[in-house]
Amino acid sequence: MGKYILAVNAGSSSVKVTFYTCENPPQAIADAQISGITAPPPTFKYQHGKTKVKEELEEELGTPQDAFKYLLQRCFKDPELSEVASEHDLAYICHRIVHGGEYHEAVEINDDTLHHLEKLEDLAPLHNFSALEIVRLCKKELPSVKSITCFDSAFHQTLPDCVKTYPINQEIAKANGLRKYGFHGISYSFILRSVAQFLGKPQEQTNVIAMHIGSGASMCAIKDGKSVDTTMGLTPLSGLPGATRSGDIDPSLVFHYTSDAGKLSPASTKEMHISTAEEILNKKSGWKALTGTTDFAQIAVEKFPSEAHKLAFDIVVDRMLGYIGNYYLKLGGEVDALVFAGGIGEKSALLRQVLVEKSQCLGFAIEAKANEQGPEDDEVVKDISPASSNGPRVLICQTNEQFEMAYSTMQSCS
Ligand SMILES: Nc1ncnc2c1ncn2[C@@H]1O[C@H](COP(=O)(O)OP(=O)(O)O)[C@@H](O)[C@H]1O
Ligand SMILES: CC(=O)OP(=O)(O)O
Ligand SMILES: [Mg+2]
Repeated sequence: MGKYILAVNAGSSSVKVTFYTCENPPQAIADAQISGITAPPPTFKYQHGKTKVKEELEEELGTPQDAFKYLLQRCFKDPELSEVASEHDLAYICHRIVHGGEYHEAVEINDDTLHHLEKLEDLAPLHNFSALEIVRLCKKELPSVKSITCFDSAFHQTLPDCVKTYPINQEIAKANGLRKYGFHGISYSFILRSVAQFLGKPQEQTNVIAMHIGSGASMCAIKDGKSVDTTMGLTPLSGLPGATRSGDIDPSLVFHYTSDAGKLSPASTKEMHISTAEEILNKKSGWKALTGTTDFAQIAVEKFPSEAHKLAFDIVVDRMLGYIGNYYLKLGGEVDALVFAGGIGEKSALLRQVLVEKSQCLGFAIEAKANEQGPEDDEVVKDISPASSNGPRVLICQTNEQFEMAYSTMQSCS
C-alpha cells in the first residue's frame, strides 16, 4: 500500500488536489489546482516545497474530469515530486462529494456505496455528477487505491426538524428525500475545529456564524458545535447568490421565465436529468448574469466599474446581512465569532468591511488595517476585530477542505 493520501475537491469553478502524508495530522507535500473552468482560459497553480508555478493553460479543460486528469498527470510526471509518481504511492484518494443524502460520515467506495451514490445523482445531478465521474475514473485507472468519499451534507445532519422540513406534502417529501440537507459541511467542520482551537474553547461549547463565500456561497449557524441552520437546501441552489447561481427566488418565477423552463434541458445527457429551469438558475444566474463575470474580485472594488457591478455587490451584501441577523437570533445572541471563509470571504476586505459596518448594532467590529492586510499564507485563523472589542470576535479562517478530508480519513482509518 502506498504512503500518501490524495484529496480531491471538485468545486463549481475549480478542481483542487493536495497530496498528504499518512500521518496524524496529515502533512501536505504538494498542492495543485485548476481554477476558472467556467471562465476560460483556465489557470493552473502548483506548489511543492519551494517550487511555485502559476500558468494560464491553452488546453481546453471544459469539465472537472478533464481538469482532474490534467492535474494528476502533471503531478505524477514531475521529477521533483518523485514521492508520488504512480498509483502505487497512494494509500487513499478522498473525494469531496457535495450531496451525501442520509450519510452521516465518510464512506469507502465499493460496489454497494457507489451504487447508492449513483442513485443520489438524480437529487443533485449538477453537483454529484462531476465528482462521481472522478470517482469512477479513479476506480478504473487507479484500481489499487482505496477511494473514500466525504460529504458536504454530513455536517448538517444535526439540523432540527423545523429547519430541515419543507412545508409540503410529507408523504411525497419523505418518499423523494425532499428536505434541507445543507452543503459546504467539510469546510464548516474545518472552520469549527480551527476557530474553537483559536478561541481556546471546546468545540461542543462553540457558537459561530460561519460564512463560506466562494463561487458557491453559504452560511451556517453553529450552536454548541452543531449545525442548527444553513442557507443551502435540498440542493446548493438555495440561500445566497453565487457566481452563476440565483440563490433564493420565488419558486413561481420558474413558470414565468420562459415557456420551456420546465422541460428537460437540451444540455442534459441521458445521465443528467436536469430541467432548463435548473440549468438557468444554477449556471446562468448569479453575479455572472448581472455583470458578465464570475470573478468576484472584479466586482468587489472601491470604484465599481458599472452600475451592474454595484448592484451585484449590493445584492450579495443584502442577502448575507439578512442571514447574519437571522442566525444571531437563532443563536440567542450568544455568538463567539462571525467567521469569513471561502475564496471571497478570505480575500475580499471590502465585503468584510461593508458587512461588519452594517452589523455594528449586534456588537461586531473590525480593525481596518488588520482587515485590509488579511491573513498570512500559513495563518489559519486571523482575528480582525479591535483588541478593545468586548463583542463577538470577527475572524477570517483560511478553510481547507482537502486537509479536512485527509484529516478525517486518518482519524477513521488509523
Ligand atoms: N481579492 C479577491 N476579492 C474578491 N474575490 C476574490 C478575490 N480573489 C479571489 N476571489 C474570488 O473567489 C472565488 C473563488 O472562491 P473559491 O472558494 O476558491 O471557489 P470554489 O467555489 O470554486 O471552491 C472567485 O469568485 C474569485 O473571483
Ligand atoms: C456546495 C457548493 O456549492 O460547492 P462549491 O462552492 O465548491 O461550488
Ligand atoms: Mg469551494
